[in-house]
Amino acid sequence: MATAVPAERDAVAGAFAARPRQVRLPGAVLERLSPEAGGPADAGVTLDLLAAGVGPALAAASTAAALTAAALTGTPYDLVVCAGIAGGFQPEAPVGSLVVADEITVADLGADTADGFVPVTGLGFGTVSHRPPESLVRELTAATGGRSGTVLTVSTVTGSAARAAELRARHPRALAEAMEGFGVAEAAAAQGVPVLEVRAVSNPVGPRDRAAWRIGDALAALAEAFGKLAPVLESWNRHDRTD
Ligand SMILES: O=C(O)c1cccc(C(=O)CC[C@H]2O[C@@H](n3cnc4c(=O)[nH]cnc43)[C@H](O)[C@@H]2O)c1
Repeated sequence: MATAVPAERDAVAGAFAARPRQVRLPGAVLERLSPEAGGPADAGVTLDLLAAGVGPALAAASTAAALTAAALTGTPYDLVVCAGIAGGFQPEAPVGSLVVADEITVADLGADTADGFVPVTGLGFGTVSHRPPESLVRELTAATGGRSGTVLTVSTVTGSAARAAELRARHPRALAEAMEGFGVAEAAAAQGVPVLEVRAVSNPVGPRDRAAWRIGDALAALAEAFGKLAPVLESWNRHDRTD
Protein backbone atom coordinates (compact mmCIF):
# COMPACT_ATOMS: atom_id res chain seq x y z
CA MET A 1 0.00 0.00 0.00
CA ALA A 2 1.65 3.22 -1.12
CA THR A 3 0.53 6.58 0.25
CA ALA A 4 2.33 9.89 -0.19
CA VAL A 5 2.74 10.89 3.45
CA PRO A 6 2.72 9.17 6.87
CA ALA A 7 -0.67 10.70 7.84
CA GLU A 8 -2.31 8.87 4.92
CA ARG A 9 -0.40 5.67 5.69
CA ASP A 10 -1.52 5.79 9.31
CA ALA A 11 -5.16 6.41 8.32
CA VAL A 12 -5.02 3.23 6.23
CA ALA A 13 -3.17 1.28 8.95
CA GLY A 14 -5.98 2.07 11.39
CA ALA A 15 -8.27 -0.21 9.42
CA PHE A 16 -6.20 -3.22 10.44
CA ALA A 17 -6.01 -4.58 13.97
CA ALA A 18 -2.28 -5.27 14.07
CA ARG A 19 0.60 -3.11 15.23
CA PRO A 20 2.98 -2.73 12.31
CA ARG A 21 6.66 -3.65 12.46
CA GLN A 22 9.16 -1.42 10.66
CA VAL A 23 11.20 -2.89 7.81
CA ARG A 24 14.05 -0.71 6.49
CA LEU A 25 15.04 -1.25 2.87
CA PRO A 26 17.39 0.62 0.55
CA GLY A 27 15.12 3.38 -0.76
CA ALA A 28 11.98 2.59 1.27
CA VAL A 29 10.80 2.12 4.86
CA LEU A 30 7.85 -0.23 5.23
CA GLU A 31 5.36 -0.65 8.05
CA ARG A 32 4.61 -4.37 7.89
CA LEU A 33 1.37 -5.96 9.08
CA SER A 34 1.85 -9.69 9.10
CA PRO A 35 -0.48 -12.51 10.17
CA GLU A 36 1.74 -13.60 13.06
CA ALA A 37 1.57 -10.04 14.49
CA GLY A 38 -2.22 -10.30 14.66
CA GLY A 39 -2.56 -8.57 11.28
CA PRO A 40 -4.73 -9.59 8.36
CA ALA A 41 -4.68 -13.06 9.88
CA ASP A 42 -7.86 -14.52 8.47
CA ALA A 43 -6.45 -14.48 4.98
CA GLY A 44 -2.88 -15.09 6.09
CA VAL A 45 -1.63 -12.20 4.01
CA THR A 46 1.15 -9.75 4.73
CA LEU A 47 0.43 -6.10 4.10
CA ASP A 48 3.22 -3.57 3.69
CA LEU A 49 2.43 0.12 4.12
CA LEU A 50 4.76 2.63 2.49
CA ALA A 51 4.82 6.42 2.78
CA ALA A 52 6.26 6.71 -0.71
CA GLY A 53 6.65 10.49 -0.94
CA VAL A 54 4.82 13.30 -2.70
CA GLY A 55 4.78 13.39 -6.48
CA PRO A 56 5.02 10.76 -9.19
CA ALA A 57 8.82 10.49 -9.35
CA LEU A 58 9.53 9.84 -5.67
CA ALA A 59 6.43 7.63 -5.38
CA ALA A 60 7.66 5.54 -8.32
CA ALA A 61 11.18 5.27 -6.92
CA SER A 62 10.02 4.22 -3.44
CA THR A 63 7.46 1.77 -4.79
CA ALA A 64 10.02 0.24 -7.13
CA ALA A 65 12.43 -0.21 -4.21
CA ALA A 66 9.77 -2.07 -2.20
CA LEU A 67 8.70 -4.21 -5.18
CA THR A 68 12.28 -5.14 -6.01
CA ALA A 69 13.12 -6.08 -2.42
CA ALA A 70 10.01 -8.27 -2.22
CA ALA A 71 10.79 -9.99 -5.52
CA LEU A 72 14.42 -10.62 -4.57
CA THR A 73 13.41 -12.27 -1.30
CA GLY A 74 11.03 -14.59 -3.17
CA THR A 75 7.86 -12.95 -1.79
CA PRO A 76 6.64 -10.74 -4.65
CA TYR A 77 3.55 -8.64 -4.05
CA ASP A 78 0.19 -9.72 -5.50
CA LEU A 79 -1.18 -6.21 -5.63
CA VAL A 80 -0.06 -2.59 -5.19
CA VAL A 81 -2.58 -0.05 -3.87
CA CYS A 82 -1.95 3.68 -4.13
CA ALA A 83 -4.08 5.49 -1.54
CA GLY A 84 -4.46 8.99 -0.19
CA ILE A 85 -6.23 12.31 -0.44
CA ALA A 86 -7.02 14.07 -3.71
CA GLY A 87 -8.67 16.98 -5.40
CA GLY A 88 -12.16 16.13 -6.67
CA PHE A 89 -13.70 17.41 -9.90
CA GLN A 90 -17.03 19.08 -9.15
CA PRO A 91 -19.81 18.23 -8.85
CA GLU A 92 -19.09 14.50 -9.35
CA ALA A 93 -16.57 14.05 -6.53
CA PRO A 94 -17.48 16.26 -3.56
CA VAL A 95 -15.17 16.84 -0.61
CA GLY A 96 -15.25 13.82 1.70
CA SER A 97 -16.26 11.38 -1.05
CA LEU A 98 -14.29 8.35 -2.17
CA VAL A 99 -13.00 7.61 -5.67
CA VAL A 100 -11.71 4.26 -6.90
CA ALA A 101 -9.70 4.58 -10.11
CA ASP A 102 -10.75 2.44 -13.04
CA GLU A 103 -8.07 4.26 -14.99
CA ILE A 104 -4.90 5.91 -13.68
CA THR A 105 -3.81 8.54 -16.17
CA VAL A 106 -0.93 10.98 -16.17
CA ALA A 107 -2.28 14.35 -17.29
CA ASP A 108 0.85 16.40 -17.88
CA LEU A 109 3.42 14.05 -19.39
CA GLY A 110 3.91 15.17 -22.97
CA ALA A 111 4.56 18.28 -25.01
CA ASP A 112 2.90 21.67 -25.23
CA THR A 113 2.44 22.54 -28.91
CA ALA A 114 0.80 25.28 -30.95
CA ASP A 115 -2.09 22.84 -31.40
CA GLY A 116 -2.37 22.08 -27.71
CA PHE A 117 -1.09 19.38 -25.39
CA VAL A 118 0.28 16.19 -26.96
CA PRO A 119 0.58 13.23 -24.58
CA VAL A 120 3.86 11.34 -24.47
CA THR A 121 2.28 8.49 -26.44
CA GLY A 122 1.63 10.98 -29.26
CA LEU A 123 5.38 11.63 -29.27
CA GLY A 124 6.02 7.93 -29.74
CA PHE A 125 6.99 7.06 -26.17
CA GLY A 126 5.73 5.03 -23.26
CA THR A 127 2.25 4.99 -21.83
CA VAL A 128 -0.12 7.45 -20.18
CA SER A 129 -2.68 5.14 -18.52
CA HIS A 130 -2.87 2.03 -16.41
CA ARG A 131 -6.05 0.04 -15.79
CA PRO A 132 -6.66 -1.65 -12.43
CA PRO A 133 -8.37 -5.08 -12.45
CA GLU A 134 -12.04 -4.45 -13.35
CA SER A 135 -13.46 -7.02 -10.95
CA LEU A 136 -11.58 -5.54 -8.03
CA VAL A 137 -12.67 -1.99 -8.88
CA ARG A 138 -16.29 -3.22 -8.95
CA GLU A 139 -15.91 -4.97 -5.60
CA LEU A 140 -14.28 -1.96 -3.97
CA THR A 141 -16.86 0.54 -5.19
CA ALA A 142 -19.64 -1.79 -4.03
CA ALA A 143 -18.01 -2.22 -0.61
CA THR A 144 -17.43 1.49 -0.03
CA GLY A 145 -20.19 3.25 -1.94
CA GLY A 146 -17.46 5.22 -3.70
CA ARG A 147 -17.45 6.18 -7.37
CA SER A 148 -15.20 4.73 -10.03
CA GLY A 149 -13.64 6.77 -12.81
CA THR A 150 -10.36 8.16 -14.01
CA VAL A 151 -7.93 9.51 -11.44
CA LEU A 152 -5.44 11.90 -12.99
CA THR A 153 -1.84 12.19 -11.85
CA VAL A 154 -0.39 15.69 -12.04
CA SER A 155 2.98 17.11 -11.06
CA THR A 156 1.45 20.53 -10.51
CA VAL A 157 -1.68 20.88 -8.37
CA THR A 158 -4.45 22.57 -10.34
CA GLY A 159 -5.03 26.12 -9.08
CA SER A 160 -7.45 27.74 -11.51
CA ALA A 161 -10.88 27.16 -13.02
CA ALA A 162 -9.34 27.37 -16.49
CA ARG A 163 -6.87 24.54 -15.81
CA ALA A 164 -9.60 22.43 -14.21
CA ALA A 165 -11.79 22.92 -17.30
CA GLU A 166 -8.88 22.09 -19.61
CA LEU A 167 -8.19 18.85 -17.75
CA ARG A 168 -11.86 17.87 -17.82
CA ALA A 169 -12.06 18.63 -21.54
CA ARG A 170 -9.12 16.32 -22.17
CA HIS A 171 -10.29 13.69 -19.65
CA PRO A 172 -14.11 13.77 -19.45
CA ARG A 173 -14.18 10.71 -17.17
CA ALA A 174 -11.82 12.25 -14.61
CA LEU A 175 -13.21 12.35 -11.07
CA ALA A 176 -10.09 13.32 -9.16
CA GLU A 177 -6.50 14.46 -9.44
CA ALA A 178 -3.58 13.57 -7.21
CA MET A 179 0.18 13.36 -7.57
CA GLU A 180 1.34 9.77 -7.13
CA GLY A 181 -0.92 7.23 -8.85
CA PHE A 182 0.78 7.06 -12.22
CA GLY A 183 4.24 6.79 -10.65
CA VAL A 184 3.12 3.95 -8.40
CA ALA A 185 1.37 2.28 -11.35
CA GLU A 186 4.47 2.52 -13.57
CA ALA A 187 6.57 0.86 -10.86
CA ALA A 188 3.98 -1.91 -10.42
CA ALA A 189 3.56 -2.45 -14.17
CA ALA A 190 7.32 -2.75 -14.64
CA GLN A 191 7.18 -5.85 -12.40
CA GLY A 192 3.88 -7.20 -13.71
CA VAL A 193 1.95 -6.46 -10.52
CA PRO A 194 -1.67 -5.20 -10.71
CA VAL A 195 -2.38 -1.76 -9.27
CA LEU A 196 -5.29 0.08 -7.66
CA GLU A 197 -5.74 3.72 -6.70
CA VAL A 198 -8.16 4.76 -3.94
CA ARG A 199 -8.61 8.44 -3.10
CA ALA A 200 -10.62 10.42 -0.55
CA VAL A 201 -11.40 13.95 -1.71
CA SER A 202 -9.91 16.72 0.46
CA ASN A 203 -10.52 19.72 -1.81
CA PRO A 204 -12.24 20.68 -5.04
CA VAL A 205 -10.10 20.84 -8.19
CA GLY A 206 -10.13 24.47 -9.25
CA PRO A 207 -9.20 27.93 -8.00
CA ARG A 208 -6.69 27.73 -5.17
CA ASP A 209 -8.43 28.09 -1.81
CA ARG A 210 -6.53 26.65 1.13
CA ALA A 211 -9.40 27.49 3.48
CA ALA A 212 -11.54 24.98 1.57
CA TRP A 213 -9.25 22.00 2.28
CA ARG A 214 -10.74 19.35 4.51
CA ILE A 215 -7.73 17.13 5.05
CA GLY A 216 -9.01 15.76 8.38
CA ASP A 217 -12.35 14.82 6.84
CA ALA A 218 -10.61 13.17 3.88
CA LEU A 219 -8.30 11.15 6.12
CA ALA A 220 -11.32 10.03 8.15
CA ALA A 221 -13.08 9.01 4.92
CA LEU A 222 -9.96 7.11 3.84
CA ALA A 223 -9.79 5.27 7.17
CA GLU A 224 -13.50 4.42 7.01
CA ALA A 225 -13.15 3.19 3.44
CA PHE A 226 -10.22 0.93 4.27
CA GLY A 227 -12.22 -0.55 7.13
CA LYS A 228 -14.62 -1.76 4.43
CA LEU A 229 -11.95 -2.54 1.83
CA ALA A 230 -9.70 -4.59 4.09
CA PRO A 231 -11.63 -7.87 3.77
CA VAL A 232 -11.97 -7.47 0.00
CA LEU A 233 -8.26 -6.82 -0.44
CA GLU A 234 -7.23 -9.59 1.91
CA SER A 235 -9.27 -12.17 0.05
CA TRP A 236 -8.26 -11.05 -3.43
CA ASN A 237 -5.94 -13.41 -5.23
CA ARG A 238 -4.73 -12.26 -8.61
CA HIS A 239 -4.08 -15.80 -9.75
CA ASP A 240 -7.83 -16.53 -9.52
CA ARG A 241 -8.71 -13.62 -11.76
CA THR A 242 -8.96 -13.24 -15.47
CA ASP A 243 -8.94 -9.43 -15.68
O1 LIG B 1 -1.02 24.63 -2.31
C1 LIG B 1 -2.04 24.25 -2.88
O2 LIG B 1 -2.80 25.02 -3.50
C2 LIG B 1 -2.40 22.82 -2.80
C3 LIG B 1 -3.68 22.38 -3.18
C4 LIG B 1 -4.03 21.04 -3.05
C5 LIG B 1 -3.09 20.13 -2.54
C6 LIG B 1 -1.83 20.59 -2.19
C7 LIG B 1 -0.82 19.70 -1.67
O3 LIG B 1 0.32 20.04 -1.48
C8 LIG B 1 -1.22 18.30 -1.36
C9 LIG B 1 -0.51 17.34 -2.25
C10 LIG B 1 -0.73 15.93 -1.79
O4 LIG B 1 -2.11 15.64 -1.62
C11 LIG B 1 -2.65 15.05 -2.79
N1 LIG B 1 -3.61 16.06 -3.28
C12 LIG B 1 -4.62 16.54 -2.54
N2 LIG B 1 -5.36 17.41 -3.23
C13 LIG B 1 -4.81 17.50 -4.45
C14 LIG B 1 -5.15 18.25 -5.61
O5 LIG B 1 -6.12 19.02 -5.66
N3 LIG B 1 -4.35 18.09 -6.70
C15 LIG B 1 -3.30 17.25 -6.68
N4 LIG B 1 -2.94 16.52 -5.59
C16 LIG B 1 -3.70 16.64 -4.49
C17 LIG B 1 -1.47 14.74 -3.70
O6 LIG B 1 -1.54 13.40 -4.13
C18 LIG B 1 -0.24 14.98 -2.82
O7 LIG B 1 0.17 13.81 -2.18
C19 LIG B 1 -1.47 21.91 -2.32
